[in-house]
Amino acid sequence: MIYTCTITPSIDYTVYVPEFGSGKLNRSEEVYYYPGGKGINVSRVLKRLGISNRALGYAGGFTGHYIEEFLKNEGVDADFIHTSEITRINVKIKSNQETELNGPGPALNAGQLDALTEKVRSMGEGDWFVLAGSLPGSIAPAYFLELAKICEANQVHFVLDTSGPALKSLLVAPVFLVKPNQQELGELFDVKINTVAEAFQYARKLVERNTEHVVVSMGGEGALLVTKEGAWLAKAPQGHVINTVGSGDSLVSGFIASYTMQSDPLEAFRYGVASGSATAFRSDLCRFEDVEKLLDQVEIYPFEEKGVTL
Ligand SMILES: Nc1ncnc2c1ncn2[C@@H]1O[C@H](COP(=O)(O)OP(=O)(O)O)[C@@H](O)[C@H]1O
Ligand SMILES: O=P(O)(O)OC[C@H]1O[C@](O)(COP(=O)(O)O)[C@@H](O)[C@@H]1O
Repeated sequence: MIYTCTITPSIDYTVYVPEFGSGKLNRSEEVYYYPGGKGINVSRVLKRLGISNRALGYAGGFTGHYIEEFLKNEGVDADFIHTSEITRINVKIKSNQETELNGPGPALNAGQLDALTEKVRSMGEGDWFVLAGSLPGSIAPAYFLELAKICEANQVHFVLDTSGPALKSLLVAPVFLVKPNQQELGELFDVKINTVAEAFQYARKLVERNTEHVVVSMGGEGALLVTKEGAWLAKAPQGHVINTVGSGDSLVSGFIASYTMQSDPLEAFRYGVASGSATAFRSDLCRFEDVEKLLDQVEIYPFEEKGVTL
């Protein structure tokens, strides 16, 4: 079973405005209320790709209730631990540029954290635990490291798509897949990454530590896969970009979906990039047909260190 875990879910209040002006009254004729948070997006896309999975995490208040109902209606299996705090609403403004405003995650007590630990303990060999989204600073990184160790002991594939100090401290554990974007990879090493060659150098450091597959996503430029066996670049398909929120999460879903079927990292990479782009070309997340249509357009070639500018 694949378990996703979103410590900090959200409703993504997505607003389309032809010309957004900051410091002004902007009126929108087109708004959406999508359930969000990285693990939830991974679960929704996996479901669309025909892969059964369960969404774990925390949800509370009327927003938490909305997310649970939405997932139920989509047939996504969810098993959230309830909080008294209201789950955040993240604002996504779609205009000539994309502007995002993400709220903080919940403050969790020891009982709520223990409840998640128990769920992770119940996972067994061959299961997947996808820890995705921001991890609140109020929770000690040691807590997440303990979850990673439980996964290691029980031979559960551990997938990480998070950022900040917790990501830094978690990358000492064995990780099956990590998917930083270019900026998140730079933050891990306190540097700014400007070239694919630099992305490759830092991704390789993660592989040397203990990560099997590092995928550095680079928006419309595509992505870089680095493993012990080598490095590959994927060019993203071209298309009309509507909403890139959830593209990174879709890349993770596509990678996992394909890997569970074929155990082939390059095919998983191709499927992941197609899924990421398919989401960028939609208002909501990608669908199976969208991904299949784009697959042939994902060009993959071995990466050679030539200092290509991003
Ligand atoms: N403008 C775009 N055009 C085509 N594909 C895109 C675009 N933006 C994102 N993608 C696809 O989605 C993937 C993840 O996007 P990215 O923005 O890097 O992730 P994140 O959302 O985590 O920052 C990319 O590797 C690419 O395949
Ligand atoms: O937990 P964070 O880092 O605040 O991110 C949450 C946001 O990320 C998303 O999951 C989208 O992530 P990506 O664009 O990286 O795929 C949104 O649904 C959500 O609002």
